Amino acid sequence: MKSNYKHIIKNAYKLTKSQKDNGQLATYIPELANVDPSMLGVHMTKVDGTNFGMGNHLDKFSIQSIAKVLSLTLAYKILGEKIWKRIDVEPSGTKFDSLLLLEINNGIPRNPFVNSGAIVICDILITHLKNASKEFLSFVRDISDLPDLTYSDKIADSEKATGYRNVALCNFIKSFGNIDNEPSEVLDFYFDMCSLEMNCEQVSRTFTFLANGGNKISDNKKIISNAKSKRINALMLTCGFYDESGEFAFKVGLPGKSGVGGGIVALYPNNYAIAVWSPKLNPNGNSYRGMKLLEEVTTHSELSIF
Ligand SMILES: NC(=O)CC[C@H](N)C(=O)O
Repeated sequence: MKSNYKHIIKNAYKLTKSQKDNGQLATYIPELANVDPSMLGVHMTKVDGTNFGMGNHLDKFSIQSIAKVLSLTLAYKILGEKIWKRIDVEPSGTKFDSLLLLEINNGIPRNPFVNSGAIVICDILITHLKNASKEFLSFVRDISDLPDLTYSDKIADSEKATGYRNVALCNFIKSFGNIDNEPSEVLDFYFDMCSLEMNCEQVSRTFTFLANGGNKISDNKKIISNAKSKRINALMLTCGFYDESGEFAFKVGLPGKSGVGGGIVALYPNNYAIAVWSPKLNPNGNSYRGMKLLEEVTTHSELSIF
């Protein structure tokens, strides 16, 4: 790294904090509208375990779609390459909850990170596990070294009460035969998955396995093969930010994933994972200040995958 990473994070945080936040809170999930919009946190964890954070990096937030990377990891581990018969690996160029391309593509979602793709992943997990909700939670508890992690009923119930688009997506995909289980069961699990809460320190540590060839850094346990880890990284780079994936690659230059809770995780293979949180979103549903902060970090560290 060009200069000390703590110094780079400190400067990126200070600069971002001093600038105007032009984002908007996600209000379509009522519970997310209750979050303090001034929050800003960042935490980097390197694969050697050293780490550093600033601001509200120890305050928990709803990780939302960031969890889609973890559900994909579990489903990919179970099903292997057969998984790509049910979900494509192409950027969508549309919003995260769009129904548009499903009609043209006969119910095959463009990628596992748009809502439609993540809903199909939930269906796959329900089919292959005895209790998908419980087993996914233990999987995440293991990767994150957070044995007490639980779903947030408050957030899951709030999203369930207003999740009309996701209900539409699941039913629409089922009409093409690409959902095997009952839509209500699939959606319950999907809303649970999106309701996980972590802070920036925990998110950055959790995602180091993808910067470490699929191995957990605390005990070197293999979570997923190196080849699969590489492909998940490729999907994060090309599809992790919906209609703004190109922009994120252009400005930040790292694989990453955002969530409507205002969190973003990004990683630099063989080096570090970094998580940022700032709740107000840009029109593409990605954290306004989170994107800016990460751009600062990669610009000043002069490290990106390109
Ligand atoms: N981009 C997101 O974080 C979207 C996740 C949210 N739970 C939804 O389904 O709408």
